[in-house]
Amino acid sequence: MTSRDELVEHLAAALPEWLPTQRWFGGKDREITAVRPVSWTTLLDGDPLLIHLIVEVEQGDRTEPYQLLIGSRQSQVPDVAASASIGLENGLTCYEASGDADLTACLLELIIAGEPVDELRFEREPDVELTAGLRAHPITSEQSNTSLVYGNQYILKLFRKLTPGLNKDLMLHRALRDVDCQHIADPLGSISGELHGEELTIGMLQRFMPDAADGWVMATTSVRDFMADPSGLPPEELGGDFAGEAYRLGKAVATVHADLATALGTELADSAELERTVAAMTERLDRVTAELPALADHGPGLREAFGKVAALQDPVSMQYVHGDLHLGQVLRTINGWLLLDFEGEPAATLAERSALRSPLRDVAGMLRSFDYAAQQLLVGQPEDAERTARAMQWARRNRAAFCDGYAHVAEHDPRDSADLLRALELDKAVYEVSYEHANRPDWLTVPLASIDRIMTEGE
Ligand SMILES: Nc1ncnc2c1ncn2[C@@H]1O[C@H](COP(=O)(O)OP(=O)(O)O)[C@@H](O)[C@H]1O
Ligand SMILES: O=P(O)(O)O[C@H]1O[C@H](CO)[C@@H](O[C@H]2O[C@H](CO)[C@@H](O)[C@H](O)[C@H]2O)[C@H](O)[C@H]1O
Repeated sequence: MTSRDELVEHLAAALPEWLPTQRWFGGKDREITAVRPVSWTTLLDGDPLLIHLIVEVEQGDRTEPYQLLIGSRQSQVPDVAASASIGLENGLTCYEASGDADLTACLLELIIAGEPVDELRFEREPDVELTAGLRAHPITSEQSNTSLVYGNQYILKLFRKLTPGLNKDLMLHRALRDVDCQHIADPLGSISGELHGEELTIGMLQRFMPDAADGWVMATTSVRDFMADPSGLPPEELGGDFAGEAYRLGKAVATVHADLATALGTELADSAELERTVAAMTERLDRVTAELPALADHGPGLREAFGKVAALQDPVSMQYVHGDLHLGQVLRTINGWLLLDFEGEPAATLAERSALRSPLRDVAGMLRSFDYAAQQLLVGQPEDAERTARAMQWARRNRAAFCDGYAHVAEHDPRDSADLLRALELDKAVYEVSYEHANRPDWLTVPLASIDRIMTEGE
């Protein structure tokens, strides 16, 4: 029988080829130079075997930790083991086990029991009662982590790329729960551990909303209906119009910002802070341009747009924000919109994610997302000016409706802060260029086309 150490050794050799095949792997922009297992915990022993594994992925001068659930079986190998196979070790199937319900059931049981396993801590939030004995299936939506749904009641997000230190997603969910925010799914439990002596959040359990619709799916369905309509009627006269939802979503985002301000306070940005914001935007631009020279042509224009932030005259309020808000991070439930995933940008450092920001950063993220929703149908298609114009018509309408809804609650219209909003949108688009390059190279044209359009046409 293969020992656990042999299995771990096998994984270190097999993972450099396997990791880039996974949607959640955020390092597709560079070759993997080594994969080092740094922590492994046996969650189920025998046949089947379940190991929680943390590996450090080295890519030249960049090293990042990722977590994996490794299953291994001698008998009764399920179908999922074939599709998630990471090779064979001494005739034993070795596979990524998040799709194996027999194995993942133990994660919920451990949270309910609240007992540690070696270095891993499984905990319930205070006063939370959970139903035992539920089996899980992974969700299949477009995401950077892996989420398991237990019996349509709970969802456990396993953070793939791990960030040592306080987990912003968990921290902000707890803060919002404490002020009774109506636009989040309540946090119910967590899994945490340690890496090189630092606290590490590995998973977060939340209430699952079984009847909820994903904002990205709703918006892209609306775009598709609009683009496919042969009548050429304006969006408000078509059945699948999204503008009412975009308006309500704007209200929900403004309410969450107000709740975060109540829970954790606000600060006014001084001139040094505004200078730092410009410096951070410019550094990001330089970093991304070094990887993707296609951005270089717009360098001077982008720098000028970022520079305007340092000269802002009106006070800029700063607070905790979502940090990576887009249509895939919002759910429409029967009671309204929920915001998910307060982790911030997956590639950002902990310090960047935890910093106070202008709430307009989230507004800018959502405005970018309306643009994405409109443009994703054009990816890989031959140039067609009419189709592009129609897509932009949809985006403009929904961006405006979102801002109207936001302004209704915030009593401040984001469009009145035009220089800041434009800089934040462009900064987000630069981030997206690097995100797509590392994660979904086929989509790179979307943010590149947006930057082109904003810089040349001003919108
Ligand atoms: N509480 C929930 N109820 C229902 N679906 C959810 C819930 N939380 C997340 N989801 C679904 O999971 C997807 C990914 O969740 P998210 O937290 O954004 O993960 P990631 O960080 O990997 O992007 C969402 O787009 C949504 O479809
Ligand atoms: O959801 P995550 O926190 O993992 O965010 C990352 O992945 C997103 C894609 O899944 C990415 O969002 C970009 O693509 C979206 C469409 O898939 C689009 O709606 C967003 O506007 C666009 O930024 C996000 O940037 C990235 O951090």
